[in-house]
Amino acid sequence: MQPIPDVNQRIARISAHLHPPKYQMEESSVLRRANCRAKGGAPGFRVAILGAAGGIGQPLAMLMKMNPLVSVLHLYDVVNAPGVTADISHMDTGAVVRGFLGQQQLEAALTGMDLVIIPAGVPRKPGMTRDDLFKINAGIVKTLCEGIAKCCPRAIVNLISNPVNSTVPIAAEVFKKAGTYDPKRLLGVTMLDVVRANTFAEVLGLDPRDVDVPVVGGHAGVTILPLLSQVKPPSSFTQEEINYLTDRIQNGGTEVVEAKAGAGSATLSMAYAAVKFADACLRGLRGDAGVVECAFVSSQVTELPFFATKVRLGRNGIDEVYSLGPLNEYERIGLEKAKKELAGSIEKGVSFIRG
Ligand SMILES: NC(=O)C1=CN([C@@H]2O[C@H](COP(=O)(O)OP(=O)(O)OC[C@H]3O[C@@H](n4cnc5c(N)ncnc54)[C@H](O)[C@@H]3O)[C@@H](O)[C@H]2O)C=CC1
Ligand SMILES: O=C([O-])CC(=O)C(=O)O
Repeated sequence: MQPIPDVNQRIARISAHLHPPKYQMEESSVLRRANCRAKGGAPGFRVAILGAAGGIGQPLAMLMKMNPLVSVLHLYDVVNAPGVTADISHMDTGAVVRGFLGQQQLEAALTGMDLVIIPAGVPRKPGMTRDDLFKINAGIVKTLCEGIAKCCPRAIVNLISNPVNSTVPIAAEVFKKAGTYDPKRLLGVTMLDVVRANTFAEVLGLDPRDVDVPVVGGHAGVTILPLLSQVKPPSSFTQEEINYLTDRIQNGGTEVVEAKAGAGSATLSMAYAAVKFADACLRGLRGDAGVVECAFVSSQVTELPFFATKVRLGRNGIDEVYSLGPLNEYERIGLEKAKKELAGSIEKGVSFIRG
């Protein structure tokens, strides 16, 4: 026979389940249970997603909840974070999920994080360029990065919000202003360009799982520069194939924007790419050797202050930024075009903060 106090406690617990308190982001029974488990000190990394209720944010949150390297997952948005958090928290994987809604909860969302992934901001509609998003997204990225500088200045930042060619310089300037800038820890996510390049190579009879196309430069139009001469396994292409692949990789984003016809841009393939990239960052943090991916980072590879190339990821973020390697004539011409456009986009981001 159970002593009476235990019975009362069990009744109270069952009653709390049947009549849960009105959902509040930090007060619900769900979040309290999560807090208890997190205090157990489960090994793994603490990851925040800013913009977690969006088209990218939701599948990204789901996939990060499935990642065994993640012990705590913070989901922040200015809308709908409670619903997404409740939903994701029912997945029977290891990571503890907590939700945070609105600016007043940004600091709580960021405190103690090892990795912050940012897909917050508006997406394109048909007819727009990524640069058309600058007006709205620049301010969003600025605010979020000010929060990071204050609450988790040592976190690795994966910046997805467009235009990446400008938002990464914005983030760098915000961190410089706050005195927390570490170029090794700020990475613009260009992984989707690599994922697309590997996929589109299947038209040439290659299995995407076996292909590795380095994509360098930046993340918009001609700044997206696939280096097909360096594809692995080594393959030779006709000029017609090179033209087709380069054009399709550079315009992959627009292809999705037009197909979605006003309902946004790539979300599912982007979430896949973001998780592939975040997982690489976490494996680097764990100390795995030889983790190499392309990203838009602070760089001395060209005369520009930021450039996307392969980088080696380690315990402190970027351990090494790789050079471009040998380029053919077609790629050299592409590089000059890419640098010209990139210079303007980088400058636009820098002056947004410096004024
Ligand atoms: N780097 C890349 O390869 C790619 C980048 N993108 C970019 O990712 C961004 C997000 O795209 P989607 O998820 O499709 O857009 P979405 O509109 O579906 O979601 C964006 C989310 O950000 C949230 N948000 C807005 N302001 C915020 C703030 N101040 N703090 C926190 N959250 C905020 C919104 O509430 C929304 O839930 C866009 O800028 C898009 O261009 C999209 C695809 C690929
Ligand atoms: O095209 C867009 O606007 C979204 C994006 O960056 C991509 O899909 O590569």
